[in-house]
Amino acid sequence: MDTTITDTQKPFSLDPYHVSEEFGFILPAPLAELPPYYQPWMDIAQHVTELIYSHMLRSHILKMPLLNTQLLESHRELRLAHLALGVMTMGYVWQEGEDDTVKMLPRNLAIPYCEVSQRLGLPPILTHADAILANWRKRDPQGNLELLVTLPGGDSVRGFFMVTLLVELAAVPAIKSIPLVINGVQCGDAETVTRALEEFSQAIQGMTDALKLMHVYVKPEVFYGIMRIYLSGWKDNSSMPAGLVYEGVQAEPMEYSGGSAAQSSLLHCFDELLGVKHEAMSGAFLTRMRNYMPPSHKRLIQDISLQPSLRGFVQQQACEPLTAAFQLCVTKLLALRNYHINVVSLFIIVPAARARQLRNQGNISQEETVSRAPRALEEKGTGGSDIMSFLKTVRDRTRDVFNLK
Ligand code: HEM
Repeated sequence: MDTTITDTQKPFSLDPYHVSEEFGFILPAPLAELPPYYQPWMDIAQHVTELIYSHMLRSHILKMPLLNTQLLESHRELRLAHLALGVMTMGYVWQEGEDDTVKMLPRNLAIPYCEVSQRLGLPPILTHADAILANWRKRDPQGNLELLVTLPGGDSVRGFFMVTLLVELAAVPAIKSIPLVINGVQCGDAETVTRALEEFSQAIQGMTDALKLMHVYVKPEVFYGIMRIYLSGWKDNSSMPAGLVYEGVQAEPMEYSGGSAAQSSLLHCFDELLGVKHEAMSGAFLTRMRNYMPPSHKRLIQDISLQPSLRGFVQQQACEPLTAAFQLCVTKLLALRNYHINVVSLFIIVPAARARQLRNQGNISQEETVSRAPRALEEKGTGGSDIMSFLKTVRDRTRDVFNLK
């Protein structure tokens, strides 16, 4: 067996993909302020929640000046601008709930938002890359974290964004072990691959442990009844069947899916590495979600998929510790997906059933928070998927990897 990387095969490295050694896909040290010229945006973005509650957000946005985006220079400035314009857009569309949405985003928001989106290669809607990866700062020298901008839902919205950030952070050792695995396979070095896969599986366990904090910091009825609508998009959403016109950009409406951790690059990378092959419909949804990621992260997923098969290598080596380490990775990924299904059940399926029950009883009072939830999203995820069948199919295809024969 050849144990060296040949001259033509450069070692695989994370360097070209804007992935940080310390933070993985999380944007390191996001900016909290834009240059002073953009203060009219930040003044609104930092008060979106209060302005939604007072029903004043739309009128503030309509009075906002149309700003030139050319003064935004660095990647970090663009990311903060995309986040700020994103929360304004979600608030503008959903301020009055699902029964009084808008058909058009006004030009003074739509034009700069589309320009910034184009420069970043992101869609003009709030994404996981905005709300989670670029929405944090250290509050104190002890390293406690806080959000830069928020949406309605109080402590639960903070908890939801922060716990998701902690899941991304827990995954960093797994991301770092990807080049070790790929290069080890290239060199036929079973021992290195085994060690890297052991690291990898431990990190997935860390992600599941972090996900468990969702129950501590997020109230299901607040998530379901208040927050979720502000993460929803205008594709596959019956309350905005025609999509949204971005005034001054194009006359035809555009359709975009809402924010979802299905847009996190983590599990996409893991699936490609471990050889999880998705079924056609769920695979198409997940592939579409890659268009909601920073382009360099999307490229990393694609490049992992082009590497020689790890699963094939494990089969071919028939080496007990390697096979065990590989199987453990699949076990841990399966456990993470199973746990996530429980979370979804608690945060969406159970409150949706309660909301339906109240409606059937003719009890449409706003006293129970779940009653305020939009009906259009009862069966759907914020990304627009048919939740449970989608998640279970994805889980079952993960299980298929066990079959090494
Ligand atoms: C209250 C917490 C959460 C809820 C209610 C939730 C809900 C959902 C829903 C409904 C979907 C289906 C796709 C869509 O239409 O959006 C989904 C997909 C997904 N979610 Fe979550 N999610 C939560 C937290 C998280 C966290 C913290 C992560 C980890 C970063 C995560 C990772 C994923 C992934 C990777 C998918 C795509 C399916 C897969 O690859 O297994 N979710 N989630």
